Amino acid sequence: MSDSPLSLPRQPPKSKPIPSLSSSSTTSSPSAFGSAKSSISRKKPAGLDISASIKPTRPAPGLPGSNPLGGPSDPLDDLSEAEKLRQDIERLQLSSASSSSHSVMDSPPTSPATGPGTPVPGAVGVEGSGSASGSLSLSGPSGSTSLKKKSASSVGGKKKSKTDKDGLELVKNEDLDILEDLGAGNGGTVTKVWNRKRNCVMARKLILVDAKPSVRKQILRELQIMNDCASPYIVGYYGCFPVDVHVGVVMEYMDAGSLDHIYRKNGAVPITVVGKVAEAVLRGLMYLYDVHRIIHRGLTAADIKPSNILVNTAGEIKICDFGVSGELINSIANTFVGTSTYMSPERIQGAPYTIKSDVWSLGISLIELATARFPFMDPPDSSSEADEEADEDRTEHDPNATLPLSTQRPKLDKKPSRGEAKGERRRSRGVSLGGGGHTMSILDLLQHIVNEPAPRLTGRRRSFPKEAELFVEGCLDKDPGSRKSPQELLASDWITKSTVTVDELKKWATSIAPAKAT
Ligand SMILES: Nc1ncnc2c1ncn2[C@@H]1O[C@H](COP(=O)(O)OP(=O)(O)OP(=O)(O)O)[C@@H](O)[C@H]1O
Repeated sequence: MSDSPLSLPRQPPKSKPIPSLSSSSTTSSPSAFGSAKSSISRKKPAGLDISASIKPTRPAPGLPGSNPLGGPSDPLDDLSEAEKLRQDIERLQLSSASSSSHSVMDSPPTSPATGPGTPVPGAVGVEGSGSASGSLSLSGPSGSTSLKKKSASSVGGKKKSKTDKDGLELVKNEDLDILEDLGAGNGGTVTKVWNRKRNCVMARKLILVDAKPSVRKQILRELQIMNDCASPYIVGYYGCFPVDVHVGVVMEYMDAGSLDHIYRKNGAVPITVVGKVAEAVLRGLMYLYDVHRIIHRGLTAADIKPSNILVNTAGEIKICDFGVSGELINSIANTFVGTSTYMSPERIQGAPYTIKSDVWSLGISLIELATARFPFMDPPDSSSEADEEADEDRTEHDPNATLPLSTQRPKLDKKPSRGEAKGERRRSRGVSLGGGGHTMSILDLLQHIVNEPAPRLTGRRRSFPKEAELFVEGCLDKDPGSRKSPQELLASDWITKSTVTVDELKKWATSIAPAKAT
């Protein structure tokens, strides 16, 4: 989300100050920003200049020793703690490998999207990065019987430690060949990798971890949750391994990418597809809350935003980065950054996290997808209005059109790569991220969210089905008490009357998926 087309008023909106929000709170208030991500990033949060108010404590992921914002820069400071984490992870491996089953609500489908040999997510143990002590098994639900089991213990009756509980050889970092960069977030980089042992594509996220004792336990708990998750609406996790001061998280590769990349490259997402996104996210949220009771474990819950909603050409829509990544990234520095632009008004004011907070974030995300722009916009007299129209022009297809859309794929003058799309976006918005012209204050945006009316699903040059508008309105009630619950939203007409089929979703996803590099 960090690259969301955030476009803020050039002048701070005239609004009442937020009582609980002060400059100092942006650096340390866990109540308001407990789930916020690190300020340390390879990329700047969109539209925000927080460099003046954030005091980072760790270097940028992937850039050891560099710290453009100042502050301590040695990532090896906590190496002994990282070693403890490694040992804890090893213990987790042993306990995971010895247990025979997990609580599973849904068996994950075998995804044809990632090519032949693709294992079912969540069924793979993972080993450390070459270190004898660095082995970790986060083997997933035992429902993944489609894979041929090959247990080391059954091969010659020798070692057991190289297989997970399903008898599958543990994934090791050295088995992974780097194929291509998929993107970089606030706390990590994601890479498409080829697993030589399993002959399949995976996605590997490397997250720099400041493994302080206070967060070590939390990290382990989260790894366990990742291990236990199995839902068609949650990106499958194959496991983790420690890599020096990083944690490598191996997950299911979603070949059509994240929805932020999709709309930036292709224009607004058809409203019919947006409806299916809403449904998938709500079902994923309910799974996380009902089955894993994330909230009761005191974890950061889901972090709903377009960059955390992934699509594959099997027509599946899944959420990722719930809890785990948020906490792992928080462990880099307990500071605040752009993810909070999707934050609900009550959370900004310090109220505790509830599933209704995620419903708000979903509403903001749906508007962004349906209109190809982040809903907090520049004032009408700003030059970015032209940019906005240009953005809308990128969508040549009718957003209300019925699927399939393959014949309506928008033509772009230039097809940017995933990374370029982000850069282009920033430039086209005319928003300085602290470098060129004006800078935006995060406080201005937060005040806007708290004090101004909630955005609505409207397009300057398009209309949306009434049911879709009502649905989004139900998500964006500023009062969490009257904001709709996931159950209510799932029962709404927009969801129940959707006629979009999986085949149609497949066709759409195939039409917008990046060309296969391999
Ligand atoms: N499993 C995956 N399959 C395919 N692409 C992925 C996968 N996971 C992540 N990506 C891509 O990598 C990008 C970076 O992901 P990452 O989670 O590091 O950051 P982000 O979600 O973009 O930002 P933030 O750190 O603010 O959450 C995503 O935007 C997405 O496009």
